[in-house]
Amino acid sequence: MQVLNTPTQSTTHLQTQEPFLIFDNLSKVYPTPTGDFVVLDGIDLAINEGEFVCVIGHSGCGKSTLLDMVAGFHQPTNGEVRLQTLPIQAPGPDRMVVFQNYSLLPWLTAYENIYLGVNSVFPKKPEAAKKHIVMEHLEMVGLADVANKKPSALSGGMKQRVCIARALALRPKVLILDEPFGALDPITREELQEELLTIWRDHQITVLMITHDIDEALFLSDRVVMMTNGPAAKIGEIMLVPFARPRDRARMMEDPKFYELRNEALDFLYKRHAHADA
Ligand SMILES: Nc1ncnc2c1ncn2[C@@H]1O[C@H](COP(=O)(O)OP(=O)(O)OP(=O)(O)O)[C@@H](O)[C@H]1O
Repeated sequence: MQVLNTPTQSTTHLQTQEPFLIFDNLSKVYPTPTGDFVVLDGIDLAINEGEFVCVIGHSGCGKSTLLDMVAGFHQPTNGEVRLQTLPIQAPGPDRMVVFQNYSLLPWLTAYENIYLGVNSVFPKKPEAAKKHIVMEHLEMVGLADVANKKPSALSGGMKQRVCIARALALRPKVLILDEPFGALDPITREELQEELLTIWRDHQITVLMITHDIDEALFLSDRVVMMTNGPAAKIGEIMLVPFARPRDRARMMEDPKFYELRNEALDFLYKRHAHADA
């Protein structure tokens, strides 16, 4: 395992060319009735364009807060997040988020849920072009045949596919996934992991994903960012995931390196940074 983000390394990055997405000395404090609550403290991280990064850490350490600042839902208390050198100050279609709980509008069909975003981001496109974008993305997730169904008629996996299609239809630079497969059964979850990797490869998109599943993080990502416990959580370590792509799950699980990395992550979470409740 390599520990990155030493002052020397981040200084070297900044002196050459600024990486795609930068967390620069980021802190987040929430005011509460009993005083300030420091969630994150001094986060430095540089992410390259096209990288797939997973974030793991115990519940409540601040993973969603961290990604919410990339989405622009919250502003840092100190420091900043920069995308292509520009500070992130608000939500925008260049950073799309997929949540665990599907977040589709229940009174609209799968098609209409995707169309809503496409129409609001590309209002001047001809109608035929907008329809083409929607159908292209429904086809990408294998759901063209249920375009006219409402979320209540779709399985959990199908709903999450629609959410991924909806996010990608806006051609974001960064796809933010907050435990996207957490509510799915293990087989559907593995299917969607495979589909996500194909989409990531085909779209060459930068992905930031929160997961509680170490195996999932190792299968999907280039690097796993491991957070310390809060309050005032930091990045504890960053694990480089060396498996060749395209990844074959069965072959990866036969590799002793997989178990070595898995044990290192478990050791980080359950020994060196054990949660009080764990
Ligand atoms: N608006 C807020 N005001 C005050 N405290 C907040 C607010 N939002 C989040 N918190 C607190 O910040 C901490 C981090 O929350 P966050 O949701 O980022 O953690 P997490 O690591 O994503 O948790 P989980 O894995 O359970 O989703 C928690 O203690 C939470 O209660």
